[in-house]
Amino acid sequence: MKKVIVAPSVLSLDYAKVETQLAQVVKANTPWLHFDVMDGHFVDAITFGPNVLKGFKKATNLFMDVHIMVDQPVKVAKQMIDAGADMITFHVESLDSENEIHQLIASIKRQGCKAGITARPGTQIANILPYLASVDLVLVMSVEPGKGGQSFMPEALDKIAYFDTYRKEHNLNYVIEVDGGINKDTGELCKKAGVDVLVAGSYVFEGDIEERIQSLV
Ligand SMILES: O=C(CO)[C@H](O)[C@H](O)COP(=O)(O)O
Repeated sequence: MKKVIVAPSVLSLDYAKVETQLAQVVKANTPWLHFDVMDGHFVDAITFGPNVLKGFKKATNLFMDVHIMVDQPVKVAKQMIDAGADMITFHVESLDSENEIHQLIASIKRQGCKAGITARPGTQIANILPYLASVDLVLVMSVEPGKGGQSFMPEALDKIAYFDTYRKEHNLNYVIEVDGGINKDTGELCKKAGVDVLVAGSYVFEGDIEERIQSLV
């Protein structure tokens, strides 16, 4: 079976044990860490902002994979890049026009960061296609964005397979990431469908962190 990158989502980390839990993530040798930035508008929940990312950046040299679920992606992307983000993934629904989306992708890259695009599960794939030639990553949401611990939506598998076929047919090299309800079983299904990066929150942090990460690779 194909090897994938596991990006543990710090949304599910126990902040009373942040040092020990982060040490276990590092020990598992996973190269990425995933941040879900929620603003209380685009989604109901409010999570964290640049200062928290800065703290993690000081503590580890993992690749900081930042998914922004916010109404003001241009402003927040800059704040998170200044704080050390290596990848910013934003929602097609968070801007009004194709032109604005293209501009934000270009601006993220100009700031020395990689750019990813995503959409809510109910948004048509057609709305993402115009950006696939410009982005470094496409994120398939396998739950409704906004909180951890939800069940995997199986329709995400067809989307992963679609983006995998599309990149081969168009000679593109974006990475395919999936986020939401990932555990050993759903992770295997996503690998078979062609995914490259598995984001996992509750599965990783509600067990033996090192073992759980290893079980997904
Ligand atoms: O983006 C998210 C929610 O918007 C989370 O990263 C995602 O849900 C991961 O959590 P879990 O693995 O517990 O489903």
